[in-house]
Amino acid sequence: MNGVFKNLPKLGIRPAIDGRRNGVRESLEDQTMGMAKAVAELISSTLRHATGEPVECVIADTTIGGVAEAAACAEKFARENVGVSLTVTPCWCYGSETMDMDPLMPKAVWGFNGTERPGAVYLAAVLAAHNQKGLPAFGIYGSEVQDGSDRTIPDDVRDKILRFVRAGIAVATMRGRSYLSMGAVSMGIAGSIVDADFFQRYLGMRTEYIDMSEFQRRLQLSIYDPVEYEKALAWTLANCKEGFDPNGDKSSDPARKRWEWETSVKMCLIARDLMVGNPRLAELGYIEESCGHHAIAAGFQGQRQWTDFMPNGDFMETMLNTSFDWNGPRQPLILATENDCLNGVGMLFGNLLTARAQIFSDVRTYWSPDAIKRVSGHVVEGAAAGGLIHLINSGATCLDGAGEMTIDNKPGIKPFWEVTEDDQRRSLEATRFCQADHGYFRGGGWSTDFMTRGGMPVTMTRLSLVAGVGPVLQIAEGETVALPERVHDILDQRTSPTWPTTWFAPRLTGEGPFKSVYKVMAAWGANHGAISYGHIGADLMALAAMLRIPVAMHNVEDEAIFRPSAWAMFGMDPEGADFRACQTFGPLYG
Ligand SMILES: C[C@H](O)[C@@H](O)[C@@H](O)C(=O)CO
Ligand SMILES: [Mn+2]
Repeated sequence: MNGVFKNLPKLGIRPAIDGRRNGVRESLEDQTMGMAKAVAELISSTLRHATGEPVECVIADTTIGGVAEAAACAEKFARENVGVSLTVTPCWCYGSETMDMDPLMPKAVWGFNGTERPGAVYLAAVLAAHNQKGLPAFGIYGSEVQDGSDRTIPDDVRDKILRFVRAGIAVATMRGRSYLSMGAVSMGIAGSIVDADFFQRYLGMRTEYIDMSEFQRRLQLSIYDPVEYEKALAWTLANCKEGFDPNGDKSSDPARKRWEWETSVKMCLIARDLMVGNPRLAELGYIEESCGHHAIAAGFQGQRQWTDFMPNGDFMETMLNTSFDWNGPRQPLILATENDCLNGVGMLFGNLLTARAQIFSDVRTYWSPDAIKRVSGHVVEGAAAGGLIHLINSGATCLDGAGEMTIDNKPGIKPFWEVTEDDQRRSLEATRFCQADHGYFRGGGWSTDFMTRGGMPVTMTRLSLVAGVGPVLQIAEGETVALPERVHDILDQRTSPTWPTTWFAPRLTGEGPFKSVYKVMAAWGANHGAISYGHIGADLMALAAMLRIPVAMHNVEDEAIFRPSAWAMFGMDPEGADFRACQTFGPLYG
């Protein structure tokens, strides 16, 4: 695998048991350990980290019947880098004596729904103990009674386990890594005010800051791998086709454009090396630079100081966010344009939950059906019947966002290890690299231009910081829409036609901001959104609850929502209860 971060967290499985020897405990050992093994098999065969490695499981050495065995299990988990804990049991056990007490570990308990032994009674008792002690845990309990001899994991239990583990692994993967701020605040965009306190207390992450002059230093002193640079440049010139130049008679001459390509490619190598290091730099005598900043996400300010005289960051941002490059398929890195770290966090959540490349966009225009008809004569229908949101941005959208990869005969974005040569070729062919608009970017550069294929299920998310509340998350599931080329061109020409477009139709529910597409756009918390392949709203909500980030707006169906049991104790209006629970428990890392 070409994953870029190591020392990945594991799932720890805790088989809890009734501690009474001389009959009861012995009769339950096999069934209890069997549940743990079944979960381990499910996870390792189903879930992968964003790096592509399967999620590994660690099972306690013995079943846990009391506090000594709980402590032995905790020691084993610490040794084995367990970051998420799942307790399983078919029977009654002693709640506060067997429970996992680690406050940082996302937790769940699966109580077997059989009636020979009271697994569900333990589940209720131990969840009560978690709630009483302020250690939120997710409760998992199948809806149908299983026979005591049944060793299968029912579908509803399976879905909950997978949702919990995906979100828990995302929490544990972020912890201890960093966000690298390359530059400072871009054009007064609040999301690019990189707030160390938020990253530290809510995500357990460090924030690293460098000046954009570090790019200049590395460019001027050639601090990058010259061999890879030649390979990357040749690949780029052969595969990245130039598109429309919006600068008319003010367009740059071919020599300048060639220099902008060269600089853009060098910037890709430099940004990647800054984020995750590169052993080749040590061989070249740059040992400090070879280490990188341990960054799981980063942002590039770009506008204005840099872009007022240098090529913009668009090509760099696009390529790092894409799941392939001149070296073939590889783990996408998360790089936010305009250093909008809050949108970067949305992308990071999406990437960790799906192991897929992410789309970064400006949330630019709401086009009502009437407005589309007025300017183009076209009548929208189907998913677009309520109108569309034009997602478009100069940088940071992955090439995967063209939707040229196919999943189940529909446009999709694949995990990088499934990306084929044909997928790469199609994505590149659907994309044109347009000379930057010099009105915005005096230093030029190369923007990515495509229109996302229609019918792709996507989820748009946004994290916002709100004074007096803290971070809140917004989630809108929906799908992409392909407008006829003529209609797209008419609408696109009014904006920045050299940038990539995703036409987004959020799924309307008739409730609150999801009464209309206009309301979704009007309620959006900032100028940007992070767009992930698939309908991942419920996973995002589970993740947000683990981090104690309330969800201010979503269109996820009730049945899919899965939060720690304590959330039910904060009242019957789910949104209000979420805010109260998050406030009461406070950020995961204090
Ligand atoms: C070129 C412009 O400055 C754009 O980059 C700007 O409208 C934004 O993207 C704001 O998010
Ligand atoms: Mn923007």
